[in-house]
Amino acid sequence: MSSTEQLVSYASDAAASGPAHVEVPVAYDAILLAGFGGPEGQEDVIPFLRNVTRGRGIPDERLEEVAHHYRHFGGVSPINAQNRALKAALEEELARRGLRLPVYWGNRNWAPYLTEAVTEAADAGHTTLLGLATSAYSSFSSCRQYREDFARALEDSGLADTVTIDKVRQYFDHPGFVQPFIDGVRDAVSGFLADGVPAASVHVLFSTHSIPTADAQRSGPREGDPRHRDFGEGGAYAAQHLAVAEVVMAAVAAEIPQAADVSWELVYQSRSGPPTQPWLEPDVCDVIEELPGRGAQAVAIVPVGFMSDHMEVMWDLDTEALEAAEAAGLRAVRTPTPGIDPVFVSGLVDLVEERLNGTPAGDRPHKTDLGPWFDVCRTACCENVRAGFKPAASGLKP
Ligand SMILES: CC1=C(CCC(=O)O)c2cc3nc(cc4[nH]c(cc5[nH]c(cc1n2)c(C)c5CCC(=O)O)c(CCC(=O)O)c4C)C(CCC(=O)O)=C3C
Ligand SMILES: [Fe+2]
Repeated sequence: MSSTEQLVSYASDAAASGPAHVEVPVAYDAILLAGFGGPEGQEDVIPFLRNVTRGRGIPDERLEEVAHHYRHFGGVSPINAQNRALKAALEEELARRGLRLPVYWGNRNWAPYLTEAVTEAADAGHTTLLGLATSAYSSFSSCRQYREDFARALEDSGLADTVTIDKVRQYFDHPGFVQPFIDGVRDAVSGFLADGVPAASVHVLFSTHSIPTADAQRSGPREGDPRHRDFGEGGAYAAQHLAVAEVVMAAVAAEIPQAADVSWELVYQSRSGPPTQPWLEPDVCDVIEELPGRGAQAVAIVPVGFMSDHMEVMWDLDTEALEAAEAAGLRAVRTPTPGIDPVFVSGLVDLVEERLNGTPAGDRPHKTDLGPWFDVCRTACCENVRAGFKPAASGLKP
């Protein structure tokens, strides 16, 4: 099939069905930990940014601005070190459970690349890989782009006919992912209350990466797919974040009764793209500026869209948002990301085990009624509105 034909059939086969959850055991022989990647020195910064934005129409001004964030920290993003630590923690937890699956780590945008990781796995004799992306929600950038890069890595390494890559379900509402956020919000709120701030003057901002509004509306199963739902204006992407935030706030109120009076909202950060293109709003810093006028004295900033304290957290939240809070005269705390919290690591290994065992969907842990999300992405799931469909692994084939 030519690639044009393939694209046409990806795009047109909207109503395809097939199992959403794989409820039979599969003998995966290795795990593919898929990261975003980040620069590890000043000379890496520009080539890394070119990789990330390849063909995405990000203005040069924005690239220079983002380069400055990296330059400020010596050109080093902490993200690779964090993924090395996550790999080690996963290996330890797998060994503890007696699961003999090696973990190969590769990135989408910087070395070690996914192509190297799949080549290494194949050279060691592994052919049935289970992907674990460091990204919990549904959208082109947070799901499908990883799957397209899996397909590209197999193609580029000449392994497309011998190696398969499946991917664990999006785990935004898995208890192992949600619990570290509950712990962080509980600690922040109880700290503010202990300092004498009234609960009604505490505000919680759940922050995630902004994406183009058009991509958000196409996140999750596309319209026409039997599993599509009306997810609201921000699509499945925003709906998943809102549902997680509700779970977090309810869990905190169950532990600290006054927390029922704490207000909260979902905000966005790290917008790029031309100003003419609509992206999800409001921006975290714009909301922080408004908070004193709404009677807030303290703000907890929760990086609910992220896995670890990488640049989007270190710069956009710990630098810019905390400065905005200080300028607004607010007490402010940025709560932790899951990182290598043992509860999170254990949850990731639970996600691996449910695929090894073929656990029935009804027995899979999920904290929101959107889940448990699909193992097998639907045809044309998480469309990239600008660039259309490229072949992607871990989904329904046309
Ligand atoms: C949804 C989402 C996540 C969360 C899911 C996930 O984690 O995957 C995420 C994570 C990250 N984004 C990161 C870095 C960047 N993202 C960029 C650009 C973009 N991100 C987007 C979305 C997301 N991004 C989008 C729609 C763009 C526009 C261009 C495009 O569509 O590709 C750019 C280009 C410059 C700029 O415009 O900012 C950079 C440098 C880093 C690494 C940080 C480090 O190095 O420590 C991480 C973890
Ligand atoms: Fe990004």
